[in-house]
Amino acid sequence: MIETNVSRHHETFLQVIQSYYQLTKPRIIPLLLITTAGSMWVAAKGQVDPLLLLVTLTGGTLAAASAQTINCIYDRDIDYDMERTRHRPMPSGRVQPRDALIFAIALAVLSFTLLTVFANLLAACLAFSGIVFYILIYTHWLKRHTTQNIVIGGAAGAIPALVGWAAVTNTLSWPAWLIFAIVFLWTPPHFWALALMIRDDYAKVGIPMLPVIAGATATVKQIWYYTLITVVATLLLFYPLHASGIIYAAIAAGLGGLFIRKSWCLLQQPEDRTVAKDVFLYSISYMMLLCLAMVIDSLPITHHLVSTIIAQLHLFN
Ligand code: HEM
Ligand SMILES: CC(C)=CCC/C(C)=C/CC/C(C)=C/COP(=O)(O)OP(=O)(O)O
Repeated sequence: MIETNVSRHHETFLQVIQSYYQLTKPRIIPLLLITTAGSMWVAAKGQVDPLLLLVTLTGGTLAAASAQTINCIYDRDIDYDMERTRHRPMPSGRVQPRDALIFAIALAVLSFTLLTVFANLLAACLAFSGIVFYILIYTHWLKRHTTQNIVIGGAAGAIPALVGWAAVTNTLSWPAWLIFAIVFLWTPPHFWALALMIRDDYAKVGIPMLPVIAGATATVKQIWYYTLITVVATLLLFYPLHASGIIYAAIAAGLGGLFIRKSWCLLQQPEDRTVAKDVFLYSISYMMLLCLAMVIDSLPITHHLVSTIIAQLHLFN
């Protein structure tokens, strides 16, 4: 039985809505959708059908919300013991597991139906596999058992990029897998920087996050390697894949340079939680701006501008 020191009861209907909303961990979903959108724009070469975009982002939101809700049910014991998570609706007793499960199943069914009917079966199956992977592989199997939990489990967070590509093309080609790989490789620096800041919480509940088991020095080394590989991976979209152009490549190089610099600072000061916080916060802006660069680069007007500039340069030569 989970004991709690916060109110177990909803006083208004709005509070009920708020609790179910919180179960979906809504602050993470926008970035997942941004990776989906970036992938869609590259796949559609800048011309995305607005209705397909709306349907895919809605289906992706419902799938991610379903996955997060089931994660909240499963992790309610450890969530109660950690300061950061103890006020969530499950550990505080405001939502019962059975009700949350019904909510999560409804979200998953809605997501699958919407994507199948208005996008395609491949996109629907990928989103559904994201839910299954996040729950079975990450939450159930890896999270409580290995320091590599978020490396392998990070694949769930990279699936929205595949959903976006599949929704547009009904297939998965090399650029789709590369965008998947970019999010996959970015996840360890993103998460381990945060885990360095809150490692005491994870230690308290026995979750084997890398900083808890291997220490700060080993963790920052891993963050450094993953940052380098992530930045290299982002450039492969320009060359040799030619899925994005020079504007994307320039922005990716600039953003990547800053990511590497911040990660280097952390490598020098493994115990400094302010530097870790800086890497964590930057990792979010980095992914957001990288996907924005994919979108801007793919737009026909950008192609037009780049061609005009190249033509002008030829005239001067
Ligand atoms: C296994 C993979 C991942 C793990 C374990 C992880 C873990 C976390 C945790 C614990 C937080 C703090 C949330 C809180 O304080 O409630 C966080 C924040 C965040 N994560 Fe991740 N994350 C992962 C992958 C991703 C992915 C793939 C994305 C999106 C592409 C993402 C986007 C975000 C964002 C935007 C925040 C900040 C939310 C805020 O404003 O508080 N994460 N992540
Ligand atoms: C297509 C599809 C449905 C994909 C699923 C993507 C998904 C839900 C990614 C979430 C990644 C994430 C924020 C993990 C944190 O889990 P945690 O349990 O370690 O975080 P916590 O400590 O805050 O509870």
